[in-house]
Amino acid sequence: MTGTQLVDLAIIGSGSGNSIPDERFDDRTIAIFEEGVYGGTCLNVGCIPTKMFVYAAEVAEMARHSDRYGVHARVESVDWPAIVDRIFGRIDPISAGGKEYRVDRCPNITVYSAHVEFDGRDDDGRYRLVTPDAVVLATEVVIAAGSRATVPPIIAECGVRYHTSDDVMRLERLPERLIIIGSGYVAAEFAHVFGALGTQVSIIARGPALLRHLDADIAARFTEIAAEKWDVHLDTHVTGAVDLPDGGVRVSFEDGTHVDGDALLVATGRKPNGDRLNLGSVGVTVNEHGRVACDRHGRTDATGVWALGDVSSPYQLKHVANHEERVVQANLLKGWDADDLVAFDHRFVPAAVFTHPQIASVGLTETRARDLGLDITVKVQAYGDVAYGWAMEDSTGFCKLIAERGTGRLLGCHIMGPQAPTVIQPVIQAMSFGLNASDMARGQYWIHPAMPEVLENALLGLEL
Ligand SMILES: Cc1cc2nc3c(=O)[nH]c(=O)nc-3n(C[C@H](O)[C@H](O)[C@H](O)COP(=O)(O)OP(=O)(O)OC[C@H]3O[C@@H](n4cnc5c(N)ncnc54)[C@H](O)[C@@H]3O)c2cc1C
Ligand SMILES: NC(=O)c1ccc[n+]([C@@H]2O[C@H](COP(=O)([O-])OP(=O)(O)OC[C@H]3O[C@@H](n4cnc5c(N)ncnc54)[C@H](O)[C@@H]3O)[C@@H](O)[C@H]2O)c1
Repeated sequence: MTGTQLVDLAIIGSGSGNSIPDERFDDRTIAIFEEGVYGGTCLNVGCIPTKMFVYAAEVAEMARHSDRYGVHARVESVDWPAIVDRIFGRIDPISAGGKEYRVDRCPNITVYSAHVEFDGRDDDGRYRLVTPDAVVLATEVVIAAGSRATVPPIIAECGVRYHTSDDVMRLERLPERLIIIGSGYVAAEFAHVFGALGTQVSIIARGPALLRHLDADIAARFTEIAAEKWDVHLDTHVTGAVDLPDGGVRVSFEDGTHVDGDALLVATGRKPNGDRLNLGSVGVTVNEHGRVACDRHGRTDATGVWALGDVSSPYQLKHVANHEERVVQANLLKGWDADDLVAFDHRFVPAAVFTHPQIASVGLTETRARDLGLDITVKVQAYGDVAYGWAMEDSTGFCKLIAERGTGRLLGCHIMGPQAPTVIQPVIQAMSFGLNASDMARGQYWIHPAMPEVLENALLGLEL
């Protein structure tokens, strides 16, 4: 669409932002701007495809280790193009269908498939939003522009061929050797995916452990396990990278050594997209972390401009972006100045790393709880000490619970082991609804001999 359009509401970003307009918004004219693939990060290049790859990796991992159960299975071969086709053959039509729905079946909505930026306000106070072909004047705006992968200048500027999570899932061939720079979520998940499918993985961490943002016991155990199967370089600083004549890539380190691979994945964090919106022209501020500043209702400094998700949130997680979208959606319906606005609930935000073993956490780490001066009790319960852990021959998994001594208030839970993101859910529920450790342990049945018994035993083991 070209020319100038007047709308009640403009939404920048078709990830979580796309969920805002439902039938309650049918009487409002709406513009949705999307410069990339419709549906945003989670659907197209994030949570959903990665977990579909992770599942294939789990199947391979299970077959490879089946001997321990007396079942002699083998991974004969991995058909990478078939895996890619299965995943994107499912996802791409969902993205296309989502866009088609908005374009063809929502008469009050116009989709602009272009980059948009603010360009001040008009004389009536409406926000001017400009794309290369169109100008939209909006009474209210939701900034749901997400974040993008960052690449350190040493790699971005050296001319080497590299991948990010945006394109590594669409490689034509499974690389024999993959170098990953970074040691956070993306690095741990792709190391698992590629490693389990047969790639030799080198992982380059600038710090002394992988997944350092997690509880120290989890990070330490995970780093040990990782070093047994991947080529792990800790405390290692990259000084450069070059393409090799054989089509490979070489990454060099400060100590004069290097590692060679067939492909390079850069997984060094994501940056909020607020810096590409000319926010200064409308008085929306960005905080010291580069996030669009907003209050707990999602209101930015500019009246009528709201923000949600990765662009403004302290958490770059889809369940948080979805929650914030529901809050902003409710508040849009109530009105900017309503005295009953809904607030974001960031009290107990859980997270999971779908690597191997799986990891999940909620609440405080032990270090943080001690730093806060809380009187805590900690119980570490091994998966291998409960019946389902025996069944699985698990020897590395554990559940670590942190509670307040005296009250039994649950402060944190950190689990590494099979189905950790599922096993942890009752703790998220207990913390969210204020259930203490003793009531949680004995106020309900725990199915025997199911995996959550690891949690039950951890609760019972706390010295309250
Ligand atoms: C590899 C990977 C795996 C992940 N796995 C998980 C997981 O398992 N669980 C989990 O909870 N989270 C996961 N995440 C994080 C999750 O994907 C994000 O937190 C979530 O998608 C953010 O949603 P959003 O709506 O804020 O932004 P997005 O979904 O990124 O949507 C923002 C959209 O805005 C568009 N846009 C930006 N600027 C402009 C502009 N100026 N003009 C027009 N359009 C614009 C972008 O193209 C984008 O489509 C993962 C992320 C990655 C990268
Ligand atoms: N399962 C999930 O929920 C999931 C999965 C993938 C991604 N995500 C989200 O996406 C975000 C981005 O993931 P990510 O792994 O890219 O980021 P991250 O913040 O988890 O990890 C970044 C890693 O890069 C390292 N690093 C940063 N700058 C570097 C530099 N200049 N040189 C070398 N190393 C450097 C950091 O030390 C860290 O190890 C995460 O914060 C997470 O919220 C979530």
